[in-house]
Amino acid sequence: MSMTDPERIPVIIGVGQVGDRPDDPDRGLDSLGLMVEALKVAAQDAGVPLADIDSLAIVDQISFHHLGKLCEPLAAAIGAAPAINYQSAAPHGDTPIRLLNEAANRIGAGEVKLAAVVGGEALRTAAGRAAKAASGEDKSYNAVRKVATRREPNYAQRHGLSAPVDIYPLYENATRAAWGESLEDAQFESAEIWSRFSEVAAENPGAWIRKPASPADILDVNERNRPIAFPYSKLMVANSSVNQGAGFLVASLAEARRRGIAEDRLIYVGMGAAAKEPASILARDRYDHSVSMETSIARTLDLNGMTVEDFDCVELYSCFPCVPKMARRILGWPWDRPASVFGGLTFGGGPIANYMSHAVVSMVDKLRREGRYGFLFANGGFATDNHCIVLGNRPIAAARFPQDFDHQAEAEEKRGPVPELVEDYAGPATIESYTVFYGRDGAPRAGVVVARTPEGQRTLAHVDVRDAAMLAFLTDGTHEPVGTEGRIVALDEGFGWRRT
Ligand SMILES: CC(=O)SCCNC(=O)CCNC(=O)[C@H](O)C(C)(C)COP(=O)(O)OP(=O)(O)OC[C@H]1O[C@@H](n2cnc3c(N)ncnc32)[C@H](O)[C@@H]1OP(=O)(O)O
Repeated sequence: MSMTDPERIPVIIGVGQVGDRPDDPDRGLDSLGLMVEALKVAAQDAGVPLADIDSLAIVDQISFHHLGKLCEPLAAAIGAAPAINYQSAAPHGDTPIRLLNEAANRIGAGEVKLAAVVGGEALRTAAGRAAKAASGEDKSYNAVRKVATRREPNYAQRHGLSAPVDIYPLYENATRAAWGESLEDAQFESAEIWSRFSEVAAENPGAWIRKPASPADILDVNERNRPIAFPYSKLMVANSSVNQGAGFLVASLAEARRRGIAEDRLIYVGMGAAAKEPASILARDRYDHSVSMETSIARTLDLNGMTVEDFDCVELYSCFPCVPKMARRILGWPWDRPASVFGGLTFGGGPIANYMSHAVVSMVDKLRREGRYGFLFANGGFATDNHCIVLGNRPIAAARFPQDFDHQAEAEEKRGPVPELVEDYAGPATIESYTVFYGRDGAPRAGVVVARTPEGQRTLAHVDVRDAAMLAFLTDGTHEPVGTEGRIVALDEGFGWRRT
């Protein structure tokens, strides 16, 4: 099989994204409705009927979880009967890129000619309906936290580490210390990157918040930018109050030509590479670096025969600042160039697992207008899943499909030793990372320290929020808490952290 056989070369031919802002949540679209609308826009963009798709891949969603598997209802709603029709097993942030890579593989194998990938989340509508059902007083409904706490709490969850907003700060605080930065410098970098996201979003009709925010707006903690988990405030975290859907159509180059799609609207798919961290955050080797992120990014560059210089634009996943900050260092992308084509998860929007579909849509739009190649880095779970891929508005010479995108073995080779976990430890310990959680009123409600014993084992300890001196030590930036020593003491309510 020749790799120049146009029957086997995958190209994106159509993209669509939609947002829904109903006055009354009862009149809003659900996740399925958003997917239908996004696919209709993509089909119109490509000029092909949806009835013709022979593959449909759906990003799992959480906001209307009770709808279950959407394969049949979605196919029926768009009038298609694709031979391949599946939904991802879980709603992880890397899913759209995985589904794109799988579509490219099927086209490369000659199994399909026209594939659709789509996702949608009506988080805002779901929360609005829940609040209405609870007489409008209850603003606490949070689908993200609900999913994270469905089961009996485990050791990490008993220490407050449940939802992504609780956990990613462990990476932020650990990377700051590892990179030898002050709190002020680390926050400044986050704010600069986020401010650029807001500017990209302001220009992007598909983005949710289209008002630019300055670095100062992002850094200033106030009523509208309440603290969430140290050192992140609301304007530094994924926005889960959105209703958005996005999808795209991938075809073989030959099929695109048969359908008369203009060459300058075709976006070529390059090679992708995936690797992941252990699912349990406490079973990771470290929080200041991710070998799976490194593997996914480095392997994608290698496989495409490209360096950072080849990219005119990038999408570095941005649920929380630590993620694009780690990724840009691996890739070599400067902090003062936009790290997103969509607008980031705060301003562009953050529909759980489908963010990267919006990034694909926005990158296709951009590459149709300008530049040559774009690099997409997707992150999922709790900095768990990584999947990168390249897109280009011209053929990508090194691209070969089908390809095995799983590079887990390489990540495992690079992984350092994983510390043993001890659950009931009292005695001297050193801070490996930490965070402080805040309530809706902006007051701290709990804190957690991930600590290492003198033998190198890992353990957790609670921080007493009544201990003002300890809270100041963890949050005022005058000393770096990571790496400092303390003592864990057994208390009635669990194991607590004490400064020595
Ligand atoms: C791999 C991954 O992607 S992991 C990431 C998964 N996603 C997440 O974890 C989502 C994290 N974010 C959240 O849980 C929520 O956005 C929170 C808790 C931070 C804030 O949500 P709420 O409690 O609803 O916000 P709050 O009540 O303080 O304010 C509501 C207002 O702020 C807006 N808003 C909510 N979150 C954000 C945000 N992160 N950024 C900007 N605006 C926001 C809402 O749209 C609403 O504005 P409106 O009144 O104009 O409609």
